[in-house]
Amino acid sequence: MSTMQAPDVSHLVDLERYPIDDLASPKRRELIENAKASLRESGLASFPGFLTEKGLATCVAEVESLKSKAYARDLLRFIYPQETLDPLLPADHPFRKPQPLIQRMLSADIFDGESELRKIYEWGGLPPFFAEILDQSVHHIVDPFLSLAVIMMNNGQTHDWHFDGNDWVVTLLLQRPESGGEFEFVPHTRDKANPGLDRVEAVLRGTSEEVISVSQDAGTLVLFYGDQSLHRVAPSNGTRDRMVAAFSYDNAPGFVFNEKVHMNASGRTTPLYVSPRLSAMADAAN
Ligand SMILES: O=C(O)CCC(=O)C(=O)O
Ligand SMILES: [Fe+2]
Repeated sequence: MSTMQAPDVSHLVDLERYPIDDLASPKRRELIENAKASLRESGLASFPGFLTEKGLATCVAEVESLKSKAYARDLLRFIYPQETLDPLLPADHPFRKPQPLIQRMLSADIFDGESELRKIYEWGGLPPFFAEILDQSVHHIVDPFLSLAVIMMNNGQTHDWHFDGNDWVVTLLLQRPESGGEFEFVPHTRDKANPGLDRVEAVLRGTSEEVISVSQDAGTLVLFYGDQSLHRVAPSNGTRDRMVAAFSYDNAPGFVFNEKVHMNASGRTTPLYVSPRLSAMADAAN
């Protein structure tokens, strides 16, 4: 069945630099070992030049053509649920200050069967590559809204300090804004044994020396542990959008978020487009 054939991404991804679908390639092995070391050290692994110049231009043009369909979010969110905090914590403590999340998002259902970004997400090369780097099983999620998404920010929009709900996530930067929009990250902020509250407080007070600003050119793929490392996207300035694609995975096949999450992220619960390839994966998992 043609819909089940693995998409071809050779016109988009720099497969010479990243031969990650060639399981026997020594270069692939080296990429995996380097990424493992980088994740151990900083909780983040980056793959610059993942897209070819032409691939990047193709993806940016695609996002530009879909931009008007984005769902805008302008929220204030707390890093920690307020009811979990010590009631004696003063009202002006940084943990009591909500963090803005202001962005526009194109959810997966906006990318139809012809979409180039969808080809990259649905390509079979990435999950086994991440699985080896992370030492766990990795599957595409089959969520019609959040398997892949493109997030856009300009004119001061920001996704301020937060931890993610997912253990790890993959981003692919497509375009930088005129200025700002840096991805800032605090390696290994917390783990199961230590919630790292002092480190988070220092970041919020602007006194931390642990914040790294990830230098990222357009076309760079980044894999990071977003649940254990506090991070943010600094305000993106100017009219040109910062554009980043986010790819989600799970350690079991068939994962779908609930309707509340869909509504929150996309403003709807009925998808505009459902991928036959991801649907077939969902059927196979059930
Ligand atoms: O845009 C990025 O580079 C990271 C986005 C992020 O942290 C998120 O969407 O949770
Ligand atoms: Fe995040």
